[in-house]
Parts: sequence; structure tokens; C-alpha cells
Amino acid sequence: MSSEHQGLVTSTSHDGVAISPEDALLLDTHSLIIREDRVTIADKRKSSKKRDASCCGIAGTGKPSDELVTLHNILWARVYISEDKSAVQITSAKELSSRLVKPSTISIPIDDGDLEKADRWVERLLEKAYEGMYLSAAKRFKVLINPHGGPGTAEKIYKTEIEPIFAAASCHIDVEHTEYSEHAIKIAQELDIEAYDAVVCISGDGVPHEVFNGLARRPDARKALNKIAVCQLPGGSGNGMCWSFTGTDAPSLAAVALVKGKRTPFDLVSVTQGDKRILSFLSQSVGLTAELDLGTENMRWMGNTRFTVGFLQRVITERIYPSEIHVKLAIESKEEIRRNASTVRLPPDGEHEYEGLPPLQYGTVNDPVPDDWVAESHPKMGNFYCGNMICMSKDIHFFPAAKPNDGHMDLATMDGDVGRLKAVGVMLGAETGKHFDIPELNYRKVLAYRFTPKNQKDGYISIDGEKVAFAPFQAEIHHGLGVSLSLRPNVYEGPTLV
Ligand SMILES: Nc1ncnc2c1ncn2[C@@H]1O[C@H](COP(=O)(O)OP(=O)(O)OP(=O)(O)O)[C@@H](O)[C@H]1O
Repeated sequence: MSSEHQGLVTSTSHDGVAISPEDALLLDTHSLIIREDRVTIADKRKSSKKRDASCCGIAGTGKPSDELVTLHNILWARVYISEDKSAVQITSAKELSSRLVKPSTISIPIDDGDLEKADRWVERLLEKAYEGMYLSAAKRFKVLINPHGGPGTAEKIYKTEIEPIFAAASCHIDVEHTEYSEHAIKIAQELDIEAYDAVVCISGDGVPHEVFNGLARRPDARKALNKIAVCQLPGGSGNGMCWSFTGTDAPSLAAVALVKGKRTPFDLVSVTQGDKRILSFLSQSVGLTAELDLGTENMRWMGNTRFTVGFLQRVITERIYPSEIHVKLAIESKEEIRRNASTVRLPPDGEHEYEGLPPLQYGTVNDPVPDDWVAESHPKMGNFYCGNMICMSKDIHFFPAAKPNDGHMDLATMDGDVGRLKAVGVMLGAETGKHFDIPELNYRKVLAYRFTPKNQKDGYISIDGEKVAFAPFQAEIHHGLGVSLSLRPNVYEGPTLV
């Protein structure tokens, strides 16, 4: 444990609060220790963690009157100067429950002679709290709220849990409500990309899908997709992107994770179908998963539970979806995927000769299948599921080998007649990623593929949870084309293979 303490020395008394000449605040490697007997707590909440509480196991002074705030939870700090007093004000996210944090501010009076020193200390605190990036932290947020997303609570969640965190972290916020289907495409197409660092969607997965596609339709698509981080905070039922990047769907905790998040390139997928080309950021599915995504719309009021109910309803019938797939393989066995789990594959550097979307390497679904793709017939396909993120919704970590920026799609397939117990086993195993080892589940890393339905006239094909025509489609990965904000570089939050 570190014992690197940097204190703010105060030596004066304000408003009757006695300040000792010793340090009132100690800056540790991972935390700020507030010596409560020496500071004025402007907005003290009862649940503040005392020194002896088990918080991250960080060693400190050991005094029971000390409060410990992890640097992750420090939202902002400043030197406040008014006519009659000066103070250092520190705002942090206070834990009120395991799913709720709220901003809380403490104020430490300082002597006017200490202003310069206090300024330097505040800067040091912010640098540590934002890991050296506070001056360039993604603080200019275009917030898109879908009032109809998931159970319809996005607006309330934003006002009560998210906005206070953004405001406390000094973010510049510009809020817009989506007013109709595909409105977010238009907003992203017309966005002033120099004015914002990120578009934050308080929505399900549908709005970020539209934002990526709006950015993709711009003449400067490559620059726009590289400049604007696209993020999701939980306003839908699945919230796969929020789970994958922040590890939670508790809105205030996820908001802190975004405020603290670092720009992370991540892979996007081009899907061609008919004459259309769209971008997918999350998943493509046919069969069981697509039915859960799209065939449970009538249970939307249940929130996340609709997926479980829908799954049980469908698995009983052991439905199959005959199909043919062609695959451009990258890593073809689970053993090899495990062996490569800690390998970092960054996108190739270099100049790009295009301003819009990257050219398709393998053509479209209307072109002949390239010679080096593997052709597979799946007369009993039960679930075709290709993903780009680890988590699809709460407790569904379907792609434990997925990485934000590895230039691969994770393709999982399973026959529909493997037996109900096996199917249930895969679903239950997905909570922890253990389904990866179930032999009936085929799991590969691919660069591109084509899916062709057989002997079925109509059905569900889901791209990022949105329904598209029941017709052949082709997908290929674009390594690191998009950007989001994540807590850790090139890692999703959840039970990864590493
Ligand atoms: N004001 C609106 N009226 C009608 N549709 C809207 C409006 N705003 C957005 N939409 C559409 O709602 C669709 C679904 O959005 P979103 O993904 O946010 O919620 P969801 O589908 O309920 O969430 P989940 O995917 O988690 O179930 C999007 O395709 C979007 O175009």
C-alpha cells in the first residue's frame, strides 16, 4: 500500500471552525483522506465512509474520524474566493446505497495567504482524480434522451441521478430529447463535432445505433466517428453498451464512470443487406436471440425480465432456423481464443485515403463470396449470434472473449436441437461467461461473414436490437473505427477470459 500523502496545510480559523496547522486533507495513491474533525462539511451525508470501513483496502491514518473518498469518486475541486472567506471545495460522489451515489461537497477554509498553494493542490487533486486528463476530459456532452426507451423512465433517471453527477463534475451539457424514430440519425448527421466530446444516449441500444449511423452518413464520417465518443447510460431494457463499458446499469454509478472514462477506440461492423449499408456496434442475431430481442416487444413493460420470460417460452419448442453461413475466420477454436486472450491488437496506424466510411474489404452481400471464406450449412441452426461487446444485457455476458478494439467479431452458434437443458445451461452460463466452454456452443473470432436464411420465408433478424428485413446479409469488421469512453483501456467490464 502506498503511503504517499500530500497534505493541504491550513493554519487559520473561519466561521468558528478550528483548523489545526496539520493536514486537513491527505492525498493517497487511490484516495483522498478527509480529516473530518478539521473541515467544514458543506453537504455532509450520513452514509459517508469512515476510515475503518472496508473501502478498497487502502491504508491511511487509521483514525476513526477520517473519511476516505476514492479518487474515482472525486468529481471536482476548486478554490472558492469570496469577500469574507476563501475555501477549497471538493465535490465527490457519495455512496448512498450500492446502486446510488449523489454529489456531496465539502469546504475547507483556507487563509488568503495560502491561495496559490491551494490552487496547486487542487490541480494536483484533479490530475490524480482524472488520471492526468482533467484538462482534456470528455466534459462536453451532447445528451440525447429517448423518452420512450425501455420502460419509459429515461427522463426521470436523467434528472434525478445523471444530471446531478454531470453538473457536479463541471461537464458542459446540451440536452435534446429524441422526438421520433430515427431522430438521433439526423442529430448526429448535423452535429457540430468540434463542439462536443461525446454523445451520451440515455436510451436503449437503439439510439446509439442511430447515432453511429448518423455519423456514418456524413461526408466526414471517418473524422466524426473518430472525434465523437458515443456512450450509453441506462434508459432501455438491455443497456448492453452501458454494461460493457461501465460494468453497471445503476445510472448514477454509470454516470460517474463516464465522467471518469477515457477515450477508447472500438470496433464497428458494416452490415450490407440488399442495397443498404449500415453500421452495427453491438450485435447481429438470427434465431433464438433475435426472437428475444424483437419478439418480446409486447413485454416491454417488464424491463429486463422480458428476456428471461421470452427465453423460457421459446426454448421449450426447440425451434430451428435453417441457414447457410460463409465465414472469414480469424481465430477458429476456443483453445486458441483462450491462448490469445491477453494479446492486444491495436488498429494499424497510418494515413487514410477516405473521408467517409472505410471501403468494404470484402464487397457487399450482392458480390460473390470471396474464395477463402469457409462455407457451412446449418440445417438445424438454433441461435446465430455475433457480438462486439461482452455484455448484451444484465447478467448476459454472452461474449466473454470480446474486446473493444481487437479487430474481431465474436461469432457464437448453436443448433436448436441440442436439448432444453443444454440451452438453459448456455443461458445460465452466460451470467459468468462459463457457457464459453460448453461444447455445443461453437465460438469463433471472425473478420467477416455472410448469413443466408434457408427454407424460411419470414422471421427476425436483429442488428443491434433493431429489426431488419429477413434476407441475406453480410458483415465485416472495421478495427477501431468508433470511439467510446471506458474505465480501462481496451477491456470490457465483466467476466472476461483474461
Ligand atoms: N420520441 C420518440 N418516439 C418514438 N420513437 C422514438 C422516439 N425517440 C426514439 N425513438 C425510437 O425508439 C427506438 C428504440 O429506442 P431505444 O433503443 O432507446 O429503446 P428500446 O428499444 O426500448 O431499448 P432496448 O433496446 O433496450 O429495448 C429507436 O429506434 C428510436 O428511433
